[in-house]
Amino acid sequence: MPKVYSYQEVAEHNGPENFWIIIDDKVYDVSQFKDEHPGGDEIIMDLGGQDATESFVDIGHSDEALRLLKGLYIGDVDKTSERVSVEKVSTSENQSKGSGTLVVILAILMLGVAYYLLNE
Ligand code: HEM
Repeated sequence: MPKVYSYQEVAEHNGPENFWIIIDDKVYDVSQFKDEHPGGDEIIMDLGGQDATESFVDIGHSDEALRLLKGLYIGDVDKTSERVSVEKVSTSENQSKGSGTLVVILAILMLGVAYYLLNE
């Protein structure tokens, strides 16, 4: 009997040490494999804890990829469990860093304009 995991359990395996992904309702542990993935580790890490079926199929992975996948299989997903969304911590951190820089640039520009106007 394969082990059955809820979407919640899979979502909890979203790094930094553990990465599981779902493809066709099957759960795969890609923690080690991500470093060897020919398409790069980031693409897999972004999908950590989530259903990656669409992305996996869209790329048109070869039979060799399907063979590799078999070795990473750890169980099935409980399709009756509630689907949960995975927080993308790294992405939101980057976004806030980006907007912080923007605020500083805008503040400097506004000071420049104010200085120019005062000296008119
Ligand atoms: C555990 C699951 C996965 C396995 C075993 C796997 C395996 C492979 C393998 C063997 C290749 C080389 C080309 C081929 O044989 O098809 C490849 C390429 C690639 N994979 Fe994956 N892959 C997995 C998941 C994913 C996911 C979720 C994505 C997300 C979009 C992805 C994106 C890519 C891309 C973009 C390439 C192309 C790299 C290139 O041609 O430069 N893969 N993958």
